[in-house]
Amino acid sequence: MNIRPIVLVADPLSPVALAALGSDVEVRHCDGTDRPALLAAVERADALLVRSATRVDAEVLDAASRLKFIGRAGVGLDNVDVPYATLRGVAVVNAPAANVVSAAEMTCALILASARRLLPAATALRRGRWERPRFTGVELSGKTLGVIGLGRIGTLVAERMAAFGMDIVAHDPHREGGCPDGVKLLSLQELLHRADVVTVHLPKNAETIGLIGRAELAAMKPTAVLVNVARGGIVDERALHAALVSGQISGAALDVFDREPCTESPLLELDNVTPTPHLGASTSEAQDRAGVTVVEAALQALFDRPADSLVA
Ligand SMILES: NC(=O)C1=CN([C@@H]2O[C@H](COP(=O)(O)OP(=O)(O)OC[C@H]3O[C@@H](n4cnc5c(N)ncnc54)[C@H](O)[C@@H]3O)[C@@H](O)[C@H]2O)C=CC1
Ligand SMILES: O=C(O)CCC(=O)C(=O)O
Repeated sequence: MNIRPIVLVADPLSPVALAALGSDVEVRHCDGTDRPALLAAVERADALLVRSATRVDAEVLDAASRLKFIGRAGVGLDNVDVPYATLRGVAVVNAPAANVVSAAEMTCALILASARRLLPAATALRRGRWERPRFTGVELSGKTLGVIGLGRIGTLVAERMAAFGMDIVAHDPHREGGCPDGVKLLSLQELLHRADVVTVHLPKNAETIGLIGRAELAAMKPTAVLVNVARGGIVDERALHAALVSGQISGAALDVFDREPCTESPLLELDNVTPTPHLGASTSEAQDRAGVTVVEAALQALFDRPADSLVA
């Protein structure tokens, strides 16, 4: 009998990615946020494919005695215990370039939506209120965008918002090589003092958790808006709520939350917050690219064959 390796898909992947898995493997699905279901299903898996919702920690890795490969169909690896996986001899592969354009476009959409107060204006209109003076916005042209984390996504956001006439400043002490034309690198404090819009594009790790807290929010302009399309927890949510309620800053746009799914939070009740349910990478193009990237890598790891010969 020909036993095919088992690929466990624990978060929704694009149909194109699922088709690319082909017939050399047995594909199984489970809901990675259902812990008992995940622990049971991973026991027989040779490869595990996830997005950001499934937490792959030591408990999952200990339950996965056959596992050789974890594919993270996206950028952030904060939901995977990479050091422990490495210790267990499990390869971890992400798709670092697959969704960055989508995440950058989402960030720009949130910046524009915040500047023109699109969400509260649309909500009021749906409730039958035509309130033009209440929703006077601000122009972005001539204002300053502060990018915290000038990596792939931060750079794409900087390029796009420069086309709207924004001056770009950035903070990134780990950046190697030069800075894109027209972008000025500043200390975090200087950036916070200067920026009209602050946008966060950092990985979530021990250094960045809580990086934007009470003191940092207090350093921002009262007219400034904070955008986070990176990870919840990098911005202290309690401190942000207090800053928004007291008028210390003017608004926030949040695609990510400390605990996800986040359907109850005092932040969701504020008129000056534009919240989205972690949609930065949720485009068909990004999902196809991210899914196919990890499927190709999984097939290569399982069969030790060049990926090109395996994926249609
Ligand atoms: N909302 C969403 O759907 C998505 C969210 N993301 C998140 O965005 C994050 C950033 O993605 P990329 O730009 O592709 O990563 P990247 O690795 O290209 O860039 C991150 C940048 O942050 C800088 N950095 C690290 N620590 C820093 C610190 N303490 N202060 C200032 N800068 C620091 C690094 O030097 C690097 O230039 C990902 O780690 C992921 O968590 C990514 C894709 C989609
Ligand atoms: O849709 C997803 O998987 C989340 C994308 C994301 O946050 C990431 O790639 O880091």
